Amino acid sequence: MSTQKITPKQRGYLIVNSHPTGCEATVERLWQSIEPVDAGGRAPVALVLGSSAGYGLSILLAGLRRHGIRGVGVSYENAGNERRTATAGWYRTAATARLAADAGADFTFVNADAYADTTRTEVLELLAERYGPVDYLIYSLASPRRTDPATGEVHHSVIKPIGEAYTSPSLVFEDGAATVGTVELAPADEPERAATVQVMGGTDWRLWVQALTGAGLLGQDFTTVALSYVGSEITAPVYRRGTIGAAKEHLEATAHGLNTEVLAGRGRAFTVVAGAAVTQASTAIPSIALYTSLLRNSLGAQGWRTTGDQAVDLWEQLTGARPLDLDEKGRIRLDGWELAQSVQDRVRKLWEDPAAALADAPAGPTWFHDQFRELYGWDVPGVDYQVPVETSVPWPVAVSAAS
Ligand SMILES: NC(=O)c1ccc[n+]([C@@H]2O[C@H](COP(=O)([O-])OP(=O)(O)OC[C@H]3O[C@@H](n4cnc5c(N)ncnc54)[C@H](O)[C@@H]3O)[C@@H](O)[C@H]2O)c1
Repeated sequence: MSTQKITPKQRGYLIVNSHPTGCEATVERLWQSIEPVDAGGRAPVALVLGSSAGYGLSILLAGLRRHGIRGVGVSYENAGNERRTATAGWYRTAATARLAADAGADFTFVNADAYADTTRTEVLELLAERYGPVDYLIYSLASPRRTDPATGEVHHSVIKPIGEAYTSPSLVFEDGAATVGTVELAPADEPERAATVQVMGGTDWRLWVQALTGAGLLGQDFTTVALSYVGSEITAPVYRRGTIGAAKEHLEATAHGLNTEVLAGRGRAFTVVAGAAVTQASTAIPSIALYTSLLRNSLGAQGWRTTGDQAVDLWEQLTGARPLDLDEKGRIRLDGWELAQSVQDRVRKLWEDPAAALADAPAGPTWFHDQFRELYGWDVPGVDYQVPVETSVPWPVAVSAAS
């Protein structure tokens, strides 16, 4: 146990420590931003993979607040020790569990490697014993590596272009000030492309759906979604036409395979194309920070759709409250606000001279930097960082009427 005053330890796009109260405050704010509705009726069972951050966390919170879901959230976080704080996702999960319990929801949080067969077994047993068949499986994992459960091989994803090298302006922060630098990426070789598909493609999603099917744990109207991204032509060389894009193609093809081969009429599988968001996963992608800052400048706070807004939108579509917004490839689209022609035209204009764009309007990069720091619980409005804080926080145990 250690109660202490802590200060951020940041190196570029990496912050190695997290603030428990700050992380809690970000979850609380996200929760408050989601307008509650009285769901009524039976509480659907949801399994959320990647529940401690980004889209997975937002979808979980929106499901709790608006649709009375119960079920299981899985993430892979670190408790910390005498010298290190826990990871931000650990603290966010503790905060999420409190909100779920206060809302009367029976939710269990599992901290384990979602790619491991042992985790699948543990989660399936938990579902069978406590919750029953799953109505919604949300697949929102983002990881730099995956251990193949069949072979034990560790695959490492890379963020690289395919075919030719890519040089792009990028956003550099030095002592909090934003400048424009350059990022040069050599093209991926075939093993790197294949490894990225192994990590971020649909192989593991399929294993989860097969496991639920095999265990007889598909709800009557079973629906599964996996998060995808298309993004702008501006970032396409490093994203959609790069290694990560190859993985997303695989994920999208997996949806088709799940529908035709695994579910075969016993449920629905979709990929969901969400818009740009500042998350731990996205800040690792070169040039995305600059693009997102300019996108923010183009849209302003009013036009920006948060992960919470999009999560609400997704649930409306999944529950049939409004029709599915499917594209020609059968993907659910939540990213119309980002890819609207007028928005992209404005970003492209700014991208022609990004240094001038930042000088003219520093609000975008400042916003990006704040969002980035908040991912780790830093600089969150209303949090007093002078107050010593307990950094050792227990992982939540399920507390509900069912326990
Ligand atoms: N961030 C964006 O701009 C954006 C846009 C559209 C789509 N997406 C997609 O959304 C999905 C989620 O991305 P994000 O940006 O929300 O990521 P994130 O980094 O915010 O969250 C990733 C989550 O995965 C969990 N996780 C990672 N490895 C794990 C493992 N081995 N076992 C269990 N849990 C593990 C983490 O604990 C965390 O909960 C990805 O498919 C991503 O491509 C992201």
